[in-house]
Amino acid sequence: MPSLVASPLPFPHVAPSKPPFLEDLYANYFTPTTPSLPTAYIWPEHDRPSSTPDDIEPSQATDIPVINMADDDHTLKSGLANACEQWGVFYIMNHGVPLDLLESVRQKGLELFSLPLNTKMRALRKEGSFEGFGKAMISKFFDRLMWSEGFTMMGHPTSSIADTTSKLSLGSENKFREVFEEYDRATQKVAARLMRAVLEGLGVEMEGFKERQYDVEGEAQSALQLNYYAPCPQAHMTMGLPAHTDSTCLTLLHQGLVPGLEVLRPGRPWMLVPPLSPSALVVNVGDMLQVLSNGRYKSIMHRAIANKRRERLSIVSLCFPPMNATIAPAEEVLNCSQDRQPLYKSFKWGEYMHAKSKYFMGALDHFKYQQPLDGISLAQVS
Ligand SMILES: C=C1C[C@]23C[C@H]1CC[C@H]2[C@@]12CCC[C@@](C)(C(=O)O1)[C@H]2[C@@H]3C(=O)O
Ligand SMILES: O=C(O)CCC(=O)C(=O)O
Ligand SMILES: [Fe+2]
Repeated sequence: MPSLVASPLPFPHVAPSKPPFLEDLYANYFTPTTPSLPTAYIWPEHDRPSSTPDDIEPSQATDIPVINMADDDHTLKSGLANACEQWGVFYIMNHGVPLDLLESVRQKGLELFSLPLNTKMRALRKEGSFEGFGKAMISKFFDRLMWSEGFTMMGHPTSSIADTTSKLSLGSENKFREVFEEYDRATQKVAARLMRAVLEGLGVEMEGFKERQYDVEGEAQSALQLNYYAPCPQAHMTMGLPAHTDSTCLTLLHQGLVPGLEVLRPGRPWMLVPPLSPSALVVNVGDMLQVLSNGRYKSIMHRAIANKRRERLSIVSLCFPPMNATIAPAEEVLNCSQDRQPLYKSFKWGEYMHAKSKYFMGALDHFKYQQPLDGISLAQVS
C-alpha cells in the first residue's frame, strides 16, 4: 500500500495568518477586467497549469471510463469497480437527471454569482459553517488566492438549502431554492444508486452495512456546491481551485461545456477531464470511499483551471455519510482481502472534517492504524 501522503505536490502545511476568505473576500475581490493579475492571485510556477483549457472543445477524446447507468446490474457493478479501482474518476450517462433541470440550475447558478455585492454579503459564509458565499474551505492552506468564488448549500435529508438561499431572496420569494433543492434530490438519488452498486461490487451486503454503518440510500448527507470561475486574461498564472481530494464518498460534478477540471493519477501528469456531453456528469471517488473500501479505491486528486475568455460554472453534488454513522473499512472487504487488516480506524464524518480542516491532505493518515514514517508529522502541522 503506497503512502497516501506521497503527494507530488508541495502543500504548504502552515495556514497563512489571515485566511483570505470571509469578510475581506469581497473587499479585495478580483475584477475580471483588471489588465494584469494582482500579485495575490499569481501562483508559484510549479503549481500553475501547464496549459489553459481555452481552446479545447467538448467531446475531445479521452480514455476516462464512461459508465452507462442504463446498463444491467452486473455490467454496472463491474464497470464501476473497474473505474473506481483504476481511475478514481469516471463519467456517468443515462443517470436520469433531466437536461432541462441541469440547464435551470446552470442558469440560476450564474444568476446567483451575478447578484450585487451587498446581497452576496448577506449570505457570506460564517466562520465554522460551510454554507454561503466564499472561498472554498481549503483556501486557508494556500498562501495565494484562488481565481474562483463558491456558494455552498448543505442539503438532504435535513434540507437547509432553503435557509441558505432565503438569505438571498429579495422579498418573500425564494427563486433559487426550488431549483437547487430539486437538483439536490435528483443527484442524491443517483449518488445513492451508485453507492449501492459500488458497495455491492465490493461484496458488501447492504442490510449488514446498514446496521453496522449506515443506510447509503436513505441516510446519506449531501451538499451542493457551486463554483464560479470568471474569465481571467492570465489564467495560465493562477489557479481556479487548487489540488485537493473531496471528503466525500462520491462527488457528482457538472461543468457545462467549459473545460477546466483536471485530475492527477499517481505517477502521471495532470490530465484534463473534458466535458463529454451536455448531460454527462463526472464522478470522483472521495476520501470516505477510500476508507470504506480499505484503500482499494483511492480518492482522486483534482483541481480546476480558469479560462482566459470564458466564464465557467461547476455544479458539484457532494455525497457523504450521516454525522452519527461509523466510518470504517467494510467488513466484507476485509474478509476477502489477503491481509484482512483494516488500514483505518473507526471514526465519524464530523471528526474527519475536523481533521481535514486542520491537516488537509494529511487528514486520512490521522485515521490510519499506523502513521507512515514518511507521512506528515502531526507535530509539524498543529
Ligand atoms: C461536505 C463538504 C465537503 C466540502 C466541505 C463540505 C461542504 C463543501 C465541500 C467543499 C467543496 C469544494 C472543495 C472542498 C475541499 C472545500 O473546500 O469545500 C470540499 C469539502 C471537502 O470535500 O472536504
Ligand atoms: O470546478 C471544478 O471542476 C472542480 C470543483 C471541485 O473540485 C469541488 O467543488 O470540489
Ligand atoms: Fe473537489
